[in-house]
Amino acid sequence: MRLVILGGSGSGKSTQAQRLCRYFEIPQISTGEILRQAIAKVTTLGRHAQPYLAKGELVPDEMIIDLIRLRLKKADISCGWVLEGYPRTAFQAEELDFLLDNLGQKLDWAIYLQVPEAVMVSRSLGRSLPDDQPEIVHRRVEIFYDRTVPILEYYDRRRRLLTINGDRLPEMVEQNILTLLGVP
Ligand SMILES: Nc1ncnc2c1ncn2[C@@H]1O[C@H](COP(=O)(O)OP(=O)(O)O)[C@@H](O)[C@H]1O
Repeated sequence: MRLVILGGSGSGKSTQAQRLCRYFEIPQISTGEILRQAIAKVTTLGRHAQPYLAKGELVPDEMIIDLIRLRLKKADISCGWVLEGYPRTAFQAEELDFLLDNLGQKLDWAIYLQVPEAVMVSRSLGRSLPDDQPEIVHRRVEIFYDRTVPILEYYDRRRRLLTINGDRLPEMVEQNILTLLGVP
C-alpha cells in the first residue's frame, strides 16, 4: 500500500500516518519529522532548513524533493509506505509522480484529513513543538490553504483522492480510512 496523507497543521496527519503504518506494517516517511531531527542533530540539511521551520514557511522544493528521492530509494520501502508532510505544493505532487514513474511504483491513494481551520489552530497550539507558537501556527495554516489545498484537485482529477472528516476521535478517523480503502 502506498499512501499520501494530506491535511493542514494539526489535522491529525502524523497520528493517522502512524496508525496506518502499524496496520499495513509499512514504513512512515514524515518530512516534518526528518527535518526536525536534522535540526536537532545540526546536520547540513538541518542548518539549511531551520530558518524556514522557525518562521512556519515551507523549505524550498529542491531541498525536500532531494530528501524524498533518496528516501524512496531505500530498500525498506519495497512493500509500501505512508508519506506524511509531502507533497505540500503542486510542484512537489508532480515531482512525486515523476519519481514514482522512475521507480516503477504507483500511488494508491492520497488521503485528505479535512478539519475546520479553528480545529487546526487549537490543536497545533496545544502541542509543544518549538514551531508551534501562535504566529507561526497561523502562518502554517495560511500556507496550507495557499499552497497545499490546490493539490487536492490534482489528486481528485486523477481519481486518487479520499476525503475524510478529521474532526473526530483518532480511532474513528482510522476506521473511516480503512473502510474507504476496502479493508476491515
Ligand atoms: N514537503 C514539505 N515542503 C516544504 N516544507 C516542508 C515539507 N514538509 C515539512 N516542511 C517543513 O517542516 C515544517 C513542519 O512540518 P510538519 O511536521 O509536517 O508540520 P505540521 O503537521 O505542523 O503542518 C513545515 O512547517 C515546513 O517548514
